[in-house]
This record gives sequence, structure tokens and C-alpha cells, in this order.
Amino acid sequence: MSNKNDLTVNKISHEISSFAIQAMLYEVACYPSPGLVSPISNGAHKDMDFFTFIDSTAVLSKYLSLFVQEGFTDNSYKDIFNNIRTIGIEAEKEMFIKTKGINTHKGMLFLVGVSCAAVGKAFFEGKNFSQIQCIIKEMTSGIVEKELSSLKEKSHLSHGEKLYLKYKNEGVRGEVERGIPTVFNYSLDFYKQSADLSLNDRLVHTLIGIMQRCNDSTIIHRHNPHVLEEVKEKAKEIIKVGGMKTSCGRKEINNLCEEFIEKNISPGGSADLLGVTVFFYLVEKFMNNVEK
Ligand SMILES: CC(C)(COP(=O)(O)OP(=O)(O)OC[C@H]1O[C@@H](n2cnc3c(N)ncnc32)[C@H](O)[C@@H]1O)[C@@H](O)C(=O)NCCC(=O)NCCS
Ligand SMILES: Nc1ncnc2c1ncn2[C@@H]1O[C@H](COP(=O)(O)OP(=O)(O)OP(=O)(O)O)[C@@H](O)[C@H]1O
Repeated sequence: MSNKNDLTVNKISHEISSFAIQAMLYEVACYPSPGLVSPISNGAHKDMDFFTFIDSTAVLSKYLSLFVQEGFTDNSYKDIFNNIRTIGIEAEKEMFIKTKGINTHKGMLFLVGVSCAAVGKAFFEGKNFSQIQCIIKEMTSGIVEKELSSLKEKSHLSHGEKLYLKYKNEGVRGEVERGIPTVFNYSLDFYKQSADLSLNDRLVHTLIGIMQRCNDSTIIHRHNPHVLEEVKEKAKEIIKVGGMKTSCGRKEINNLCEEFIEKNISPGGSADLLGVTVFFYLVEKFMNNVEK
């Protein structure tokens, strides 16, 4: 049991970043995960496998404690976000070098980077777990307007930027600016309520739960908003018949794995949010155990 007084910035940054690494590995390790890379399938991805994600996690691990440390300062929320953006862009460059140009964790890095920094700031300010979502909102307020509203002049557009121009889909930036509501207002409790399942099944069950709600730009950029709505409906049907808690639900999930490979559908955004769900589950337990 840690005592709040002996939690130095290094102790906190190592502890919290270790939860982020654990969460990233859990996400890619669970299966069956429709359309996604896992130890038994490359899903709807021809350019990466389970070890690409291990490699990517390994190279990103050193940046995660830097995100926490940047949060554990008396810098303003906005300055912290700008500083971690710079760190994140360096991290993203190293990820692409390690993966030979393959996008394994772009979304995850952004989500986890902001989350790690917000947890560092919560510790610095002596705030509790319930105040972390507000810190995230304050750190990222205005990023959709600032980053996506003046795209016309930009030459090379990312998937997310193109989708904003075409469909006004706010992607991962919108999710973060709203304080990652899919996690704080839904999947964290959903994950806690699935404690009766094995760890692997709990992760898959929560992934399907998230797929009901995630406005996933990974699905839209490969297809269109109609396919995204179909994915959400399918996830709702599977959860309605019990998901990983029933044989019928498990059968449906296995069928969806085949369907997603055939149709080249990958719920990468939901996978990222699954990782963030596990991260905050571990952080909340840690913060509740820290003696006040
Ligand atoms: C903000 C970033 C990630 C946006 O990239 P891009 O324009 O390609 O966004 P896009 O919307 O396509 O999403 C990127 C990835 O996020 C995930 N994602 C997509 N939609 C969602 C969603 N609704 N919810 C959560 N994750 C999502 C997917 O895995 C997707 O591949 C990028 O521009 C960036 O700034 N990266 C480097 C900075 C960084 O990582 N910093 C870390 C701390 S801030
Ligand atoms: N287990 C996983 N398997 C596949 N993708 C994942 C997984 N976990 C998270 N993701 C996310 O999904 C995204 C990968 O999806 P995708 O390959 O479609 O993106 P892309 O490389 O930008 O587009 P494309 O490969 O279609 O040109 C990454 O940003 C990553 O964050």
C-alpha cells in the first residue's frame, strides 16, 4: 500500500505509465476481437500482426512516463496539453520507425497520452479520480475547432481531417475534447460489471460494448457512416443476447470476426477506447488504495 506522502513524481510516473502499458497489451492480447489484430488473427489488417503491436508498445513505453511527469507540474492545463503534444509527435515518429510506417497506436497514443498527463496533474493537485475527466476536458477544450475547422489550406490531410471535412466526424479529437465520455460514462462501469468473466472474455465483452457507441473514424475512412451505424447495431444485438456471457453471444462474436475480415472492417477506435478503459480501471484502484 503506497502512502500519499512518499509518492514522488518518479514513483507516480512509473506506476501510472505501467498501467498504460498493461492496458495497451491487454487490448491487443484479447480474442476473439472482430476485425482487430490479436495473437490468433490479424483481423482486417494486412500490414500488421500481434508482434507489430508488441514492438510498438515497447517503443512507446518510454514516452508514457514523460506524459505523466508533464502532468505532475504546476503548468496550466493548456500548457500541459501543448507540451505532451510535442512529446506525442516525437513518440508517433518513433512508432512509425519501429513499425516501418504502419499505424499501430496513433489513436491509442493520443488517448493514453492525454490520460496519463491528466492523472499526473490530478496527483499534483491532490485531486481524486472523479475529477480526472474535468482535467481532460479543460486540457483539450477547443481542439476540434482549432485543429479541424481550418483544414481547407492544409495540403496533406490525415484520415481524421478528411472525415471531418466530408462528414463532420470529430473522431478521436471529439472524444477527447468531451472528456472521453465513452469510457467515463459507459465502458468503465460496463467493465466492472463483467468481473464474473475471465479476464480475456471480460476484455472482448467490453470491446463489443464500446462498439455500440464509438463513432469510429477507422470504420468510416475505410467505408462510410452507414457501415459504422450497421456495426453499432450489430454490437447492440450481440450485447442483447449476452455477448461473451452466453454461448449464443460468443457464436455471434465469432461470426462477426469472419464478417469483418471479409468486409475489411476494423473497429480500431473501439480497441483504443478498450485500452483506455482498462487504464482508468487500474488507475482508479490505485488511487483508492493510496492512503489519503
Ligand atoms: C490527434 C491525432 C491522433 C489525430 O490523428 P487523425 O487525424 O488521423 O485522427 P483520426 O480521427 O483518424 O483517429 C486516429 C485514430 O484514433 C482512433 N479513433 C478514431 N475514432 C475514434 C473515436 N471516436 N474514439 C476514440 N478513438 C478513435 C483510431 O484508432 C484512429 O485510427 C494526431 O493528429 C496527433 O496529434 N497525433 C500525435 C500527437 C499525440 O499522439 N499526442 C499524445 C498526447 S496529446
Ligand atoms: N488490436 C488492434 N488491431 C488493429 N487496430 C487497432 C488495434 N488496437 C488499436 N487499433 C487502432 O486502429 C488503428 C489502425 O486502423 P487502420 O489500420 O485502419 O488505420 P490506418 O493505418 O490509419 O488506415 P489504413 O491502414 O486503412 O490505411 C490504429 O490507429 C490503432 O490505434
